[in-house]
Parts: sequence; C-alpha cells; structure tokens
Amino acid sequence: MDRSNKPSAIGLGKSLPQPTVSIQDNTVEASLPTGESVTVHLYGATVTSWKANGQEQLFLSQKAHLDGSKPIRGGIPVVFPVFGPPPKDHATSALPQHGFARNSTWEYLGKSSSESADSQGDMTVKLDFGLSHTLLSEEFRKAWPYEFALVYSVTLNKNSLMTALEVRNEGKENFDFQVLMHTYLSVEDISAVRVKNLESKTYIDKTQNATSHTEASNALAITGETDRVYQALDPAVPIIVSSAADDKPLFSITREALTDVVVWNPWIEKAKGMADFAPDEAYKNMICVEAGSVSGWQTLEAGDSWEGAQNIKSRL
Ligand SMILES: O=P(O)(O)OC[C@H]1O[C@H](O)[C@H](O)[C@@H](O)[C@@H]1O
Repeated sequence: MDRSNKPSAIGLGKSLPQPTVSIQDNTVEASLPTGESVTVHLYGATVTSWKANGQEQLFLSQKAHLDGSKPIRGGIPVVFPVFGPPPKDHATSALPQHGFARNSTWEYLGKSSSESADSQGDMTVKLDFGLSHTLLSEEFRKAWPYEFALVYSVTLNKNSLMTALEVRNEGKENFDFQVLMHTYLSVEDISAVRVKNLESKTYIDKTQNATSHTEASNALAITGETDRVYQALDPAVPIIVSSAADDKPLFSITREALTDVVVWNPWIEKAKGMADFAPDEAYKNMICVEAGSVSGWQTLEAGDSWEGAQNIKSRL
C-alpha cells in the first residue's frame, strides 16, 4: 500500500512498528510487532517454528537433525520433485524418498514487509528462499539433471502463515514433478482433534496396500497409524483441524493449485521406529496435514513456471 501521502495511523511523524528479521546459524527468523514469529532453516528451507497466539503451532521432534545431516523431522519440509519413494523407470528414480528439496541448502533471497490487507495496522512479513540446479549437490544434479529454479515464499501474518512455491523450468526440455508441503501441526492430544471437510472424498490408504477408499466421516478421528492421500479436493475449501470437545477450529488450511492433501500420523510403532522422532509418545502431539500435488505429475514445459501455495490459519 502506498502510504506516502497519508498521515501515520499512530500519529504524524511516527512510523508504524516494523517486522524484524535476523539471520544466524543458517536460520532466518522474522517477528511481527504483535509478537508472532517464524523460523526457517536454510537446509530444506524448512520452517521449524511458527509462533502465533502466544503458542508454538508446529511440531518439531526433539531428535530432529538441525545440522544438515538429514531432512528435518518436523516443521514444514518441502517435498520436491517426487513424493514418497520414487517410482521405477521414471526421471526421479535415482532420488531419495520425497526428493531433494528438503535435503539441500537453499539461499535466502530477502524479505519484504507490508501492512496486511485484511486487518488495520497489522503487519505482514515475507521471506523468500531459492533453490536451483546450480545449488544442488553433484549427486542430486546427476540424479535429476534438469535446469530448474524454485522460489519459496514464507509469509507471516498475525493469524496465519502462508507458504508458496514457484517452480520454473529454465531448461530446454520438459520435466515432471510432484510437490508437497509436509506440515507437522502441533496438537495437545491427537485423540481430542478431528479433521473436517474430507467427507465423501476419495483417498489412497498407504497403510492398506495403497487401496482406494471413500471417506465416510465428516469429522475424522485419528485412532491408529494413518497415511492417506486425499485426492481431487477443491483447494478453496479449507481442511479444518478442530477440537473434538467443542468443535472449535484449531487450524484451517486453504490451498492454491494443490488439490491433494495427505493426512499422516505414524502412531505408536512407526514413531518408535523412526530414529529422529522423539519422544516416542510425541505422535500424540502432532498431525501432518500436507497440501500437495502428488497423485499425478505436473508437466512443466521449457520456459514455463507453476505456483502452488497453502495458507494456514490458527485458532480463528
Ligand atoms: O520419513 P519421511 O521420509 O519423512 O516420510 C514421512 C511420511 O511422509 C508422508 O506423510 C508419507 O505419506 C508417509 O508415508 C511418510 O511416512
């Protein structure tokens, strides 16, 4: 917004308090004057903390590797260009599970801040991160030899966090990709939450040999290992994680161009089996609601770009 000809909202001559951004130890942290903050590790451009309403909103394992030796277990890892184990005989076959974006070091491209469009006087801060073929390790570049560029934007508002990914094909040949924002939401007690707006949607159940099912529940309870890829959703209809006790929304997630949503909780045995997941009981304190485009492939023609995003609102 151009404020140049207008008096300041808090008195002539005084400027509005501005967001602050600090960079240290390969992390970028932004805070709003109203107290909210976000922390992003350059390794994977992984958001590892989002504080709003005086509380941490994201789950981060106590044994998450934060030194760049493994993808970070928690926060919001970015999955690109393949989701899950890569298929055989495919351009992504030589890549690790979930691709290379979450285990490559991104560059920080800078920040911008503005007044939020929706609430008077509140500020917004946006952090941009980049990854391209020139920044990949030799090993990843060999395994996926396309000329690409990713720009990942993390935007913090008073009540929401938006993450947006732009994928550019800077080469001369088409490439296929899948993409997903693997968000680990923090919850007090998994048995006390429900996931809404999935009723009648088709999902692939990865815990049952990838069989296809139709969601019967209008308020899904998580009562065991859950690993489902819900497909063909309307990105404008929010997925709501609500409190079972009073039906109040805890999180509401809308998407742009991301028509799949994965709901994942490892539950008791799988949680114990993951070396970087701690404490064992922490499966009770998280639910992954992952916005993505993963049930098919996006084909990006030479010179083209694509953009997808999620917007997570907290305790509305
Ligand atoms: O252990 P990771 O490679 O981080 O994957 C963690 C999980 O990611 C997604 O949610 C998949 O649907 C799961 O099948 C997988 O177990």
